[in-house]
Amino acid sequence: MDDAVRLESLTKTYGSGDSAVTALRDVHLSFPRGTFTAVMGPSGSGKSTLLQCAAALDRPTSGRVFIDGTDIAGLNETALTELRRESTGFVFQAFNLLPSLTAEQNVALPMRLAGRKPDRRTVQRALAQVGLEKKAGSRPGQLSGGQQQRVAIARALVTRPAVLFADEPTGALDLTTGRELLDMLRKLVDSPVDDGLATVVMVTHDPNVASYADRVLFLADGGLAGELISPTPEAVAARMTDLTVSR
Ligand SMILES: Nc1ncnc2c1ncn2[C@@H]1O[C@H](COP(=O)(O)OP(=O)(O)OP(=O)(O)O)[C@@H](O)[C@H]1O
Repeated sequence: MDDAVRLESLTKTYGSGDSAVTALRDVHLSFPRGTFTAVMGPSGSGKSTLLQCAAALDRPTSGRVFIDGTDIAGLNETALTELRRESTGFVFQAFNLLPSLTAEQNVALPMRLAGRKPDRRTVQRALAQVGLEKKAGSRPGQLSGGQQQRVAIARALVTRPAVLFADEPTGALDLTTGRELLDMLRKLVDSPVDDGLATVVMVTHDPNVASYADRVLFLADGGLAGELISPTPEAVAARMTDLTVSR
């Protein structure tokens, strides 16, 4: 199967009765391996919900989610946790590193959580993928924001996931550092290390950030509202304006 993630008729409703909110309705979507997709849309359009469901951090109300070819509906909580740990990586706007641990120890965390002894070579390789092999012994407080986010990406890559999800990964970085990080994500997709990561799904509000992707998906009111292939910042901004005005 060529899709890192596939969503079939995905619907997600929060709450019930009068207070029910349908955050996603009947979304069909796939994220092919080796692609970099940005997800955009007005506030409340369902971007975070889409990411949460696609990363198996939350279960859909109806519809199916396939991650790395596995239908998550058939998995119990233990199997789901394992799939999440082995097949997905997640990077947030706030880097979410543990301040008392070195870069190397932070990157090794997913292995420890899985009950495995961290393999030093694997950790070193993940740090090298983000250009930080020389900072293995540094704690987050000794690193710049951009370097901290790279450590977070190395941590997300260490299990060699089928897909890396990123929620506003450059939101806390200055322009230049943000661009460097996006160049790095681009490179991870374009030139994966042996059978390393090749698929990125990123939520952003910024047309410049989205233009690093191969494809931009637009959401509006919980539904798909089009896509742009090989996006330019101008084309993304124009589409976003249309979506916001037509609401
Ligand atoms: N846990 C929740 N309980 C109830 N409603 C929720 C919950 N999470 C999200 N929603 C609602 O679902 C809809 C989609 O929210 P979501 O956070 O996915 O949108 P978003 O596009 O990521 O928004 P933003 O850009 O503001 O982060 C919104 O109407 C939101 O209020």
